[in-house]
Amino acid sequence: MTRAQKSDLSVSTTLAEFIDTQALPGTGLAPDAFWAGFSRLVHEMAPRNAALLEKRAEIQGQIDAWHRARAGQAHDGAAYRAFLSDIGYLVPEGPDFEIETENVDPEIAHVPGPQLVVPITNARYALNAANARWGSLYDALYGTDAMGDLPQGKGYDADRGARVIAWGRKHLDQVVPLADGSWADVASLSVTDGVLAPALRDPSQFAGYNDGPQGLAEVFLRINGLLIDLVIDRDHQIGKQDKAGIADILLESALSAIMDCEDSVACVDAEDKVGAYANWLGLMKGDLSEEVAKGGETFTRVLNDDVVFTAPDGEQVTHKGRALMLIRNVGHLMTNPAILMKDGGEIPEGLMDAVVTVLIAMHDLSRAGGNSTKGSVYVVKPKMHGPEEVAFADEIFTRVEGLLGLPLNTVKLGIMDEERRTSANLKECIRAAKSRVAFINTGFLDRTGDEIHTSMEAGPMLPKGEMKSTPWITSYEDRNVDIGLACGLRGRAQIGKGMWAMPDLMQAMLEQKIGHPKSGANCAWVPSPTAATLHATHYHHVDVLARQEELAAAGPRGTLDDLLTIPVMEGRNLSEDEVTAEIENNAQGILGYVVRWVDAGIGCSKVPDINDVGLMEDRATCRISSQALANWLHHGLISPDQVEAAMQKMAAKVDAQNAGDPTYRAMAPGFNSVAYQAAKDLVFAGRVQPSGYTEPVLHARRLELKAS
Ligand SMILES: CC(=O)SCCNC(=O)CCNC(=O)[C@H](O)C(C)(C)COP(=O)(O)OP(=O)(O)OC[C@H]1O[C@@H](n2cnc3c(N)ncnc32)[C@H](O)[C@@H]1OP(=O)(O)O
Ligand SMILES: O=CC(=O)O
Ligand SMILES: [Mg+2]
Repeated sequence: MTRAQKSDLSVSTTLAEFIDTQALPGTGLAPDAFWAGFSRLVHEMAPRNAALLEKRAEIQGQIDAWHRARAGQAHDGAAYRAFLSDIGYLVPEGPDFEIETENVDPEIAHVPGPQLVVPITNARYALNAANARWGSLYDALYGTDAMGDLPQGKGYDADRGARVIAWGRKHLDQVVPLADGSWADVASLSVTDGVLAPALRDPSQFAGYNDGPQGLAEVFLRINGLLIDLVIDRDHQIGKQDKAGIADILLESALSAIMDCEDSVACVDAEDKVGAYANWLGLMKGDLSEEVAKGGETFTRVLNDDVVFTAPDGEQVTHKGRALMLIRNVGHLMTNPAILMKDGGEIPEGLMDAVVTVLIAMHDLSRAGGNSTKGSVYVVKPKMHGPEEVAFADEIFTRVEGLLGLPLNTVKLGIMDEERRTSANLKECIRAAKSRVAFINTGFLDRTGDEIHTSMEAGPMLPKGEMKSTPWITSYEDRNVDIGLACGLRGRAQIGKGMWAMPDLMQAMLEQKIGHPKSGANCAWVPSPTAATLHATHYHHVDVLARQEELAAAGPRGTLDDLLTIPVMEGRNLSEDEVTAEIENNAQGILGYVVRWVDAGIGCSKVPDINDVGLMEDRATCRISSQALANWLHHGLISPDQVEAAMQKMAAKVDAQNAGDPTYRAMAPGFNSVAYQAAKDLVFAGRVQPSGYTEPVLHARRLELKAS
């Protein structure tokens, strides 16, 4: 890799050129001053970053020792909690307060809805995610198992189409009912003097319309702040068979989308980071495009325009055509060789992401319309451990704003509640960023990974599937909402819930994920645009802001003591079959994910589990699986030979699953590929990985493969 000296930073020429020729021009920043300021920021903040990581390790060492010293004794919850306070794992809780975040876009503050996550390195998917603000309900129902079964064969199945239409009409009856009768019986729609016929039970739900060459072309309805667009086209294949000429029902779907630089990508060096940053730049400038080959055709995918319609009062309304985009930076742990510091050490990657992604977002701030109408940049910060680390992130962004000449608190912060020390001290974490916090969020897979790792020495943990019904997780979910509401997030910030990790099981998602808005969450993560459209229907049914009011009035639920219970297997005996299934399932998930990460640089994959259900696997799910196996190995519940045998068996299975990919490198029968070694490292050295993270192993092995 060639490098350029930029102030006291030695920067890969790929990255330096990207910043000098693409990111900086148009921001008004002078390159020399930018690099000098960047260098100062990095050299001042990097040692503090390192100190925070040392503190993590020190605390973990103390917790490990505490459990080891009490091996075989009954757990004493009170003594444990006192110990956690003594070592600074638990910090004292201060007085009540409310957050002071200002200039927050409505998608965050006022309109509950789905939140899509997408690997930023995949331009095709990233464009799709931004455009997933609007999605076809008909397509989502027709093309998935949402109605109970999958479409059969090629070509349009009119019976299935009729079921889709009936589903759509029933939904309209439920969420935007007519004054009289059913949507199923509507024969025509019209707007006269700003009044919709047929009349709605609540006329204020009529948001507007558009006329086309053949008369009324679109009717916009609004429920709980979300728009529904009835597309009328009597020439369309569907519209011409529909009594009312309705060709589709478009739903406002992904209100926000997280462009992910973290756990769904594989970015290990300057080349990868520039790929990610370049896509973010295209999104922020609004000019990202990608050639897409699909169904035998090629087309250029670009960002959608705003949606324009006429309100009942005759005014023109311009409404967003794209999801509000947030950018997930990496956490405080990793470093990256893209930039070397004065002492030759790699830059903390989180500092680089903070500077470069906010620099790039300046292109959005400087143009009319665009992503944020409030002049804000939304950064999602993952994997922080406790208030001190949140305060550090807050300070990083204050420094970044200073460097870039942005008003203080331009950058809004999403605090991911996905490490145990953050859940346990959530109120103080929020206080530490009270003027920029724009979301707190639970349901995280990483959180289970940290649960296992933190209490690694306490004993063998429950199988993965049983974690969902443990007291700590219930408390984690409830406390997060309650603390968020008590800290005044309602109407100012998101209180979010986690990912639906089974992208093909849409009927199950429709049944279950309504639990998220019911729990008071004003957003929840979905893996795909289709899932966003289906999940949007839940926000039609549930008035989240009213639900938040009810929950706030009802007072706090989960306790800190519950949160701190440790999910060890006490009194739970597993059969040999259960143990084998658990090992094989974890091994398959790890191998299926890791082989694509290391060999192909793909950070998020759909990997079939042992029941052939495609699971979304990313670094967080991999952290759980590897920590689960590391924990059972450590406590002798399973043997290294047993794990190795299961991994070999599953490697062959994963090879077979990838047989259709001509670029795929098989792991069996040699079991000596870099990818296979990476999977083994994650399990056999899982216990000693910092916080049980997968990044150090994955990065090292991917760099090894790239170098070869
Ligand atoms: C624990 C955590 O950190 S969760 C956060 C990280 N997870 C994520 O970001 C999940 C992102 N999701 C994904 O990457 C994908 O949905 C996967 C890997 C799970 C499944 O991908 P695939 O098997 O390719 O999906 P599938 O074949 O069903 O659909 C592909 C189509 O859906 C689109 N799509 C799928 N997921 C997304 C997404 N997240 N955003 C935008 N578009 C998407 C693709 O663009 C593609 O459409 P196109 O052909 O028109 O371009
Ligand atoms: O970041 C998301 C998670 O589930 O972990
Ligand atoms: Mg995570």
